[in-house]
Amino acid sequence: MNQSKEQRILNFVLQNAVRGDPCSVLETIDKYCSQKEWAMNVGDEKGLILDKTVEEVNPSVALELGTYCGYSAVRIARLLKAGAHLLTVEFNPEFAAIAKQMIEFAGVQDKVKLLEGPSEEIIPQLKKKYEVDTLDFVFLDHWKDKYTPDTILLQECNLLRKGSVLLADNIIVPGAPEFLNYIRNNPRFQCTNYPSHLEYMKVEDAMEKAVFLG
Ligand SMILES: COCc1ccccc1-c1cc(O)c2[nH]cnc(=O)c2c1
Ligand SMILES: [Mg+2]
Repeated sequence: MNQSKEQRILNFVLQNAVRGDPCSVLETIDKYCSQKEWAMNVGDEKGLILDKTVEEVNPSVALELGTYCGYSAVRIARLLKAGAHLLTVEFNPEFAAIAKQMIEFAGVQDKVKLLEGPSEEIIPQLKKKYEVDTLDFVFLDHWKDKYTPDTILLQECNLLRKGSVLLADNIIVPGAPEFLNYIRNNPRFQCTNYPSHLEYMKVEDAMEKAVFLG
């Protein structure tokens, strides 16, 4: 059975990156996906926006929706302080299996909990099953038409507190117009747009930051 692109990316990391070195894993994925096969990692340009936001928030508890191969989970986890952790949600079992190995190879597994399943099922379980009080940071990078319902669900489950920061990928490509309309017209969020480019391409994209005002 021939390999998936995601398996090829993982194999390239296992053979070329330095075990236990998150930066080496990120560089190696970016090298493969810019030179050999494009893949939907947040990438190194938008990754810098993600880094700056994570450093600014310095979250104790972070949530990622859309793990894929684990690139942004490694990117976020490498910046977390001692005792802080990232919960990352992936509904595709093949992607989750790749991400698990990627996260372990990078050596950040103690900071990351990978939850497999649909976000709409997992979000309501975060408080009781995963012992979350509130979320300091949320990275939205899954299906664009789930950004709005999941943001509403986070509020309904009382998972956001005054100052919680949401950061959404792919605001232009593939685009999340309905989410933009929702979040920018919602008085409970303060929004900031960060123009950038689609990972590994000269195509325009953007990220949107939304601070929950409580
Ligand atoms: C499967 O489409 C791949 C694709 C094709 C063309 C343009 C953009 C994208 C794209 C880029 C991303 O960063 C993404 N991030 C998260 N979930 C996505 O579905 C996603 C899609
Ligand atoms: Mg994305």
